[in-house]
Amino acid sequence: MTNAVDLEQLSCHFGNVKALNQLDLALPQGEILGLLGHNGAGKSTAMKLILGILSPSSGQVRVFGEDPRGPDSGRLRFQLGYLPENVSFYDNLSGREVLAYFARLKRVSPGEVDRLLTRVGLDHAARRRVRTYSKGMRQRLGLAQALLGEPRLLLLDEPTAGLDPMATRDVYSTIDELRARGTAVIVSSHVLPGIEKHVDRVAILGRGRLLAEGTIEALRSHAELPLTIRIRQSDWAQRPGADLHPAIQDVITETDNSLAIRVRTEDKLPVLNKLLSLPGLEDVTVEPPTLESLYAHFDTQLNSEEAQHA
Ligand SMILES: Nc1ncnc2c1ncn2[C@@H]1O[C@H](COP(=O)(O)OP(=O)(O)OP(=O)(O)O)[C@@H](O)[C@H]1O
Repeated sequence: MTNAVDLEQLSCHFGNVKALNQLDLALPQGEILGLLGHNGAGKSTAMKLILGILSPSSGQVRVFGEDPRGPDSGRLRFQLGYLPENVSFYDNLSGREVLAYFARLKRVSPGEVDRLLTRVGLDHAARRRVRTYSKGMRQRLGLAQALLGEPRLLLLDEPTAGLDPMATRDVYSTIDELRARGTAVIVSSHVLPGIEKHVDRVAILGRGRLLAEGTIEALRSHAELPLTIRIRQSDWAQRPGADLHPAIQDVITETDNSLAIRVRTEDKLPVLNKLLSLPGLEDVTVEPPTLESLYAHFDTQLNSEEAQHA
């Protein structure tokens, strides 16, 4: 089956700024990809190249096997949905009017407008002017606009930026529904927590370059980052130190009665066994390396590679 997206050696430069630098990336149909990276890493530029809004400086973009700026791009465009980073609408129109307007542009049946407003939880405010909408309501309207016409590929640029936890959860549950329907999705974020359960793979960008790509599990094991065991103990008569077990890499005091201990994943069980015998133990939690620590790891790796080549 043709991939939803194929990027080959894709570069996009704005004057001296290399917004994207020789990016290779493939997205099979029906897969959810998290596009992660710091501000200015090149996430929005990659999306605009996929949409055909920008033209590459070099390299190739294929969307369902076609050039998004080629002669058939008009037809291709109807299969794509896009939620831009800073969504803005005609403030004097109601949410329903805005969506009906986009439905006409996308040649989507007007019947879909009300269905989508309900789906994103905006039916109660459908007749209110967009000017009165909160940030979360605007984002929901943006999502409804992106979902018009049941796109085969959806590009969501920072869809949870500025949203409260409930609204964020709703965005991710929409992504879960899309996955169940076989829609390919690229969702960008620089806010890493929360995204991991909802994506099949992540691609980490840094200064326009692909730092790492794969399942979060694969990236974790490649980076060989330690996991953190947190313990709370009422009785510090035997306060554990690094000498408790040879596999302990680090012990950090967090509060008067809690410690964070770092160990390699494969040393987890022997260290846990040792910890469980401590007197006064009240609680133990085990936390795998976070996406933030992965990001920092691959970014540092790129920095040191660049320093070597400088
Ligand atoms: N039209 C443009 N003209 C000049 N420079 C641009 C343009 N668009 C993007 N850039 C630059 O390209 C780089 C990548 O920007 P891009 O918006 O793709 O990053 P991003 O990862 O989406 O960042 P953010 O998380 O802040 O949205 C940045 O240095 C940005 O300033």
